Order: sequence, then C-alpha cells, then structure tokens
Amino acid sequence: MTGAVTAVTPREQVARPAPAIELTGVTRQFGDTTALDDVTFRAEPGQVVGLLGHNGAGKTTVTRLVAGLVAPTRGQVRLLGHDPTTDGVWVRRRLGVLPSSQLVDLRMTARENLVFAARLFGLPAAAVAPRVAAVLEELGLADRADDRAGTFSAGMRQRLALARVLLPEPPVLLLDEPSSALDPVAARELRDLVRTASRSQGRTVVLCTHDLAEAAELCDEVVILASGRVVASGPPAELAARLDVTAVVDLGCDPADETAAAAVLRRRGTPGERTGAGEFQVPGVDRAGVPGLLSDLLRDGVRVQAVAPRHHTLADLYFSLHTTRDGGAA
Ligand SMILES: Nc1ncnc2c1ncn2[C@@H]1O[C@H](COP(=O)(O)OP(=O)(O)OP(=O)(O)O)[C@@H](O)[C@H]1O
Repeated sequence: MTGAVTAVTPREQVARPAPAIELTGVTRQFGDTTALDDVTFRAEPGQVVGLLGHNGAGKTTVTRLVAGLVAPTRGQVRLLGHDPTTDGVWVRRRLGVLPSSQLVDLRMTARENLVFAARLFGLPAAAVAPRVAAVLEELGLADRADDRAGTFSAGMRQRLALARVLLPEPPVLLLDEPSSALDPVAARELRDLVRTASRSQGRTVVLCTHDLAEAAELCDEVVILASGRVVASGPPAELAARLDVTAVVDLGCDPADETAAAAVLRRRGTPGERTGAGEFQVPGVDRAGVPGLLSDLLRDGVRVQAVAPRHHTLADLYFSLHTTRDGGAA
C-alpha cells in the first residue's frame, strides 16, 4: 500500500516557523550547584507552556537563559531561532518578561509608569500616547489611568505590570508566577488576560507557576521540573490520564446499606476506603468496570445512590512524581 503516510519534505521542514522557545540538552551550573540538568523542551508559536516545579527546581534559571541574562553551561537555547547569548538585543526586543517581583513605580500614576516604560523601550514619540491608552484600555485600567499605582490593589498593580510588558507588543511572554499574590478574583482576571494574549493575539506564553489548577486550565503543555531535570512533559490532560491505570470510583449508597456494601466490596477483593456515611472510595475500577460493580451491589440489595469514576488531575500527577522522587523510591 502506498501513499498512506504523508512525508514531510525537506522544503516543508525549512518553511516551518522556528519554535518560539527551544531548549535542547541545556545544563546550567552555578559553581557546584546544577540548576538545570539536560533540559529539553519547546514552546511552539501561540502556545501557553507551563513550567512547574518546587522552589529551586530551576524555573527562574530557564527564564534567565531565554532572556540571555545567563548562558548555558552546555546545550542550546533559542528564541524564534535566535541565540539569546549572541543575539541578546534581537531576542530582548521580542521577549516580554514579567518577573515575580514588583515592576511598577508606586509613586507614579498608571499612565506615567507606562509612558516612562514606553520611552525606555524606544517606542517612537508619536506612538507613545496612543499605545499607552490602548494597553490601559486592554488591561481594564483606563478609568484609573491617572491615579497613583500606590493606591491600586495587588491585582491592579499586576495588571499594570503586565500592561508595561505588553507595551512593545512582544510575540513571546515569560511570566514568573503572575498570580501568586492575587486573590481568586484578581487571579482569574489575570488568567483571562493571559488567555487573550495567547488565543486572540497569538503570543507565546511561558508561565512559571506553582498553581496546578491554573496550569491545567491555561496551558497547552506543561513541563514539570524537579531538581533541574524534566520529570514529565506534555498536555496537562494527557499527563493526568497516565495515572488513570489506578482508577478510583467514588461510591455512595443508602447509609442503612453500608454494611452490605462493605461486604460486597470485600468479596470483590477491593474493600476500598470508607469516606463517609454510606460512602466509599473503591480502587481498581475504571469506567469499564462500573457496570460489574453496580450489578454486584444491586444483587445484594444495596441501594446505590451515586457512582462516579474519578479522573486524576495534574495535581495528582505532580504529587505522585514528587512523592516518588523525594521518597527515594524512583
Ligand atoms: N546565581 C546563582 N548562583 C548560585 N546558585 C544559583 C543561582 N541561581 C540559581 N541558583 C540555584 O539553582 C537552583 C535553581 O534555582 P531557580 O531560581 O532557577 O529555581 P526556581 O524553580 O525558579 O525556584 P523558585 O520557585 O524558588 O523561584 C537553586 O538551587 C538555586 O539556589
């Protein structure tokens, strides 16, 4: 049989755009400390890629390498095909970095902060006022534009910091824990802005975060770092699904039938764990196993009220990886 496989010709390979960010076999040492150890990952244009890991896992070192602030000890770093250590100016013109620390001057108004930054970024004089007005509008700060940033809430300050980063319209954004100090509402507003930057404006976003729910919600791909090494990477749902081999079902029955239900579960060899009155967590049952579990329970007269196969989350995967590593069982 011929023609079943669509081959990629060398011409097409050449035509394909360079990844927005690409690290290949990157190791970075600081004296005796290996901050990154043979790290490989890429962010394609328009993707949101999450960098996850404990404190000290190496996330900030990745952002410093991409910005050209440090060079790799071994391996290769590229931003849109360019080497940040030799093409630093080119790279930094296309990269917006939101550091985890404060980026706005609290004594200045929102507009003054942005005008000041626009001049630093070298925007043409005639473009400064309209561009500042546009980002103030985009980030929902237009009605507070002439108030001092010191009077802003943490969420508004962070939006102003993001407005500053977006001023020169960089195609690639590196956001270091952008929502860590925000309340749930402000964090959601910021997530919406990140989503807009990616989905509507086509920017590539690398998001360093400790917030696993945020990563699962926003990221097309996540890279989990532990002690400077990549321990897992891929789309969040796919990573979480890897854990589903040990599927668990949440079972609820009439509390009066709890003893009968427990007897059925013991007989099936999966006693599970009692989680409440008439409620059990039953291990080793995936979706395909639910009908068998149900019929065994119903045959013994158990009045089943709920059966819910549980899906693992990115958080489950993260903790399983770190438990294995830190527990020394890996
Ligand atoms: N300039 C430096 N000199 C010495 N060690 C460093 C330097 N920069 C980073 N390290 C070390 O490299 C490791 C990774 O640090 P990095 O800041 O990249 O981690 P991180 O994942 O960003 O942590 P956090 O979440 O706390 O910001 C740590 O052990 C850190 O102490």
